Amino acid sequence: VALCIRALSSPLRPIPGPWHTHFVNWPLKWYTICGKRIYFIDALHQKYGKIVRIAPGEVSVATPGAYKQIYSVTSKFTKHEWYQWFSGHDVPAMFTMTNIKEHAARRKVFARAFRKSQLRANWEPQIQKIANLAVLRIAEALDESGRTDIFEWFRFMASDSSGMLMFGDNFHSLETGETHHIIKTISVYLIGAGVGAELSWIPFLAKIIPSSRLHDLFNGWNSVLQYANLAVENSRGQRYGTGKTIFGDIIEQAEKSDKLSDDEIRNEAGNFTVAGTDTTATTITYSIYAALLHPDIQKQLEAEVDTLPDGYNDDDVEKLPLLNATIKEAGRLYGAVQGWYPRVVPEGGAMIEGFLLPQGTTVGAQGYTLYRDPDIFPNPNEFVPSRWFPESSMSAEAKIVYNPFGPGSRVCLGKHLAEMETRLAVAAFFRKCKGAALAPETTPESMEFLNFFATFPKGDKCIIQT
Ligand code: HEM
Repeated sequence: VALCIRALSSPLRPIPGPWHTHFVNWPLKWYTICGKRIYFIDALHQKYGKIVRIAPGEVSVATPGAYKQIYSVTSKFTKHEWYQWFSGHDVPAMFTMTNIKEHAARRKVFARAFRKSQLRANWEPQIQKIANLAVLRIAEALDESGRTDIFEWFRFMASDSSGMLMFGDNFHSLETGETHHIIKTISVYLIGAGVGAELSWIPFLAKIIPSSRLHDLFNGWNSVLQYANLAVENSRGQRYGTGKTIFGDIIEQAEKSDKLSDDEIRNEAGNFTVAGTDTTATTITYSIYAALLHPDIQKQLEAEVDTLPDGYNDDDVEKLPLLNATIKEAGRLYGAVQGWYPRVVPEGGAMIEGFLLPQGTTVGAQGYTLYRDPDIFPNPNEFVPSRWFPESSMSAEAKIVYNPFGPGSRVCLGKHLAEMETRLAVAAFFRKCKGAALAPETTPESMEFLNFFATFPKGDKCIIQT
């Protein structure tokens, strides 16, 4: 009875959606836990239109106008508490902060070190070395056995570079061919965090049931923090002779404004590793996968990267039109984060697409649906890098919604880092692995997405062959 009264009196009742969304959020949670959330929400949009109720208090929108309203730099819509449930710990971090002022202050401390110019000045040679090593290992594996899994190599690459930047300790996975234990811990922990964010009683149960597996799933963050002591030591210069970290640059900035505690450095180092490792590997992998699906584009890319001068750098690569357009187009069709970024309607409510959403409603727009809207991207299911050439005028709507690194004031802090890694890795690949092809088992089905906030290939690999 209570459910019916709540359903009938809800101000969200007029919003189109399936009957169950008036009553329960289980279907949404089920698809979320199964890694199919983007598909579930997309199917609802195809059936019910551009604004759809996906659960009793949650609404998804799919128009550029609504997108702008929710996510613009000046928007008052705040990040949803989900980010804190997901992180599962109390130390505030930039990714999880919901308070606009608190976030702006933290962002200011970090912004400088992650600018493109700073990254180029301080880190470019090391990053390029790691990218080249990844491609060398791929080429060696192709020579030796005629086939290899590029997703695994690019995971090693992205984790080696996270290790170097965040902890001052290159994980050397590209050399050993082994996943570093902290990356393994993070992978397990992320599964638990995703489940825990949806079903908060499961981590609670895990606390009272003695099982080391459950412990790793739901308390793995403590091991990450322990390891992250290294980030603090290296950043504060206590281990001379070992690595500098990106936090060294940041602390200098922080001393002038809002000081960073050791806890905060530990936490951010862990968070940046979570945010930047698999996402970067996925982005590089799909960029190459998409090109290999189109041998004509592959050939043109191979010719284009041959025009790079000896000893080329990131700036040279950034000037290659097709390579950069290919990465952008792969970001549209296969981006590493295609789900929505949940936000909360601010005080006073908001009128969205003709419906009044009361304050506190959870709302968002997902890239997966917007990027496949033929009114925004003509022939949306076709892989057409040339749509990104400067001369082909992209519509204003497309410019609003295309944000593979997130929107507005919450745009990815690591965007320039990830872009640099992607450019350098993709360029090196097409220079060194000419004529590579997808292996027969690498199919559109095996490369379908599993979506747990970030997206990954369902088959967890991308095998290529000579
Ligand atoms: C290709 C790789 C990457 C992709 C696709 C990606 C994507 C995103 C997206 C979509 C968001 C916005 C999430 C939201 O608003 O809910 C975000 C935020 C963030 N990302 Fe990334 N990211 C990548 C790499 C990295 C790297 C390498 C780092 C390392 C520092 C990083 C750190 C962060 C942080 C700290 C935030 C939160 C920013 C804030 O709230 O101010 N990301 N990322």
